Amino acid sequence: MRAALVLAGGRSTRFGDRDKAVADLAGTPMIRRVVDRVAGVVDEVVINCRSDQEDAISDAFADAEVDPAFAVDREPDAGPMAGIARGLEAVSAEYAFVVACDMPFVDPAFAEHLFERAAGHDAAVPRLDEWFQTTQAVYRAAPMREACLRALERDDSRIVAPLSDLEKVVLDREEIERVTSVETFENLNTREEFDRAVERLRGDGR
Ligand SMILES: Nc1nc2c(ncn2[C@@H]2O[C@H](COP(=O)(O)OP(=O)(O)OP(=O)(O)O)[C@@H](O)[C@H]2O)c(=O)[nH]1
Ligand SMILES: [Mg+2]
Repeated sequence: MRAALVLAGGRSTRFGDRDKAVADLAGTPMIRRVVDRVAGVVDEVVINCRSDQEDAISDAFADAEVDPAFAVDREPDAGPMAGIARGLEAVSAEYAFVVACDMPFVDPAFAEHLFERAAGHDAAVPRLDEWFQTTQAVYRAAPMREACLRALERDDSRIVAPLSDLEKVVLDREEIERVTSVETFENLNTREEFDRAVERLRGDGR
């Protein structure tokens, strides 16, 4: 069993006054595009967000084949790592592919590869250069959740904090580029980045 956990509990402050999760990306709410891309490689989909986002995000899936479960933050604004911990509570699969709602070019073949690489380990985490791509990685749900809770307990909310507790596989740039292109990690933070992505998607008829 495999899950996708989509992180959407952020405030989109660089984006502007709207929630980027449900912003219209070339005809599809961005989070719906992310879920549609990965749905084929997972058995369940969980979305982590704040309670005030749930209605609008649900609406984005009104006519969808997948019916995502919601894991709503008990305490908002505690950071993406706290969001992962919350989301993993609602995951029943052994492994979860964590992905941010603002990565609309996420490659399902790469998610599949991460699941394969994580098998028998606590995590498979890509690292292009010095930074771990923690918000597009596969984690074994139970140890990752426990590692997140331990980090939060010691007031360390950094997204990399749980990684040191995990027996993980790290994918380097060479391996990543064998399987996919770095476009999979592209995340849309500003309105300008978003508008450029819309043009690209329209240009390719995607
Ligand atoms: N649950 C939860 N998720 C968060 C939080 N902050 C960010 N996220 C999520 O983590 C992912 C990466 O965060 P960012 O790219 O910084 O998104 P953001 O925080 O909404 O945007 P900015 O306000 O511009 O930083 C996104 O999918 C966010 O939805 C938070 O405080 N709580
Ligand atoms: Mg942020």
